Amino acid sequence: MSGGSAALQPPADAVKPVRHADAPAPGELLGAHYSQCFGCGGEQPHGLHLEARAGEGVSLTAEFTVQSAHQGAPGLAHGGVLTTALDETLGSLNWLLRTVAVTGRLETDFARPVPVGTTLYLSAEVTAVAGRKIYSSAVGRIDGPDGPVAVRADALFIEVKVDHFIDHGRQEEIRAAMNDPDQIRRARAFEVNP
Ligand SMILES: CCCCCCCC/C=C\CCCCCCCC(=O)SCCNC(=O)CCNC(=O)[C@H](O)C(C)(C)COP(=O)(O)OP(=O)(O)OC[C@H]1O[C@@H](n2cnc3c(N)ncnc32)[C@H](O)[C@@H]1OP(=O)(O)O
Repeated sequence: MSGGSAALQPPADAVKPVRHADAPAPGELLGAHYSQCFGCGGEQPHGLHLEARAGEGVSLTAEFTVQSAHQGAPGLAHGGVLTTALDETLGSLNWLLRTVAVTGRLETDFARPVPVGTTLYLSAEVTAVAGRKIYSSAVGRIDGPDGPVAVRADALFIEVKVDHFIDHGRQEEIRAAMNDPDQIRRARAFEVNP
């Protein structure tokens, strides 16, 4: 934990997260929740192509290699891109809860510069749940999974219904997603008792 703001401290009635019985087994790759996602989509040429793998409990690991398209300063990753990698990693935890949720708040600490070509080794866990509020933390290390911490984040995700996307997303993409059986299957994998 990085000692985030009061909004990221779980309330007194928060409970420990419960891994869903149908969550992917530890070690299993989670795959993309949407093929066009900037964070994880395989068909998104400009994206991060982040790959997350289920861990024990409600935790996971993920890897992302910084490309030249991700620069802020010459030869260094843009901070917003690193925050996106953390957001995607934290969002992937919802596969393990089988809950659909969106980021409400995300706070990032940048501890070390991350050069282009570096693989960021991320790990994340849900720390507490209070009603629709899901509290989680992540760190990103360089020079290997046990290397020094370059970035860390604390987040609050809020559970939503699939209707959140249908109501707010651009019609063109929503229609395409609803006509894609593979996308429907992936959306259901997030939901309890689909
Ligand atoms: C078949 C077709 C469809 C396909 C479906 C595909 C399924 C794919 C599956 C999964 C996709 C996941 C995608 C992951 C991508 C990576 C993660 C992202 O980047 S997500 C994008 C960025 N985030 C947003 O765009 C949220 C924008 N914000 C909102 O929509 C609303 O503000 C929302 C839903 C977050 C909350 O709105 P409210 O009206 O539902 O609920 P209220 O009452 O405001 O909040 C509930 C509780 O949360 C607290 N809360 C809300 N926001 C907070 C904040 N920023 N800080 C602190 N607390 C907050 C509130 O104080 C309240 O707490 P109290 O219950 O009263 O204790």
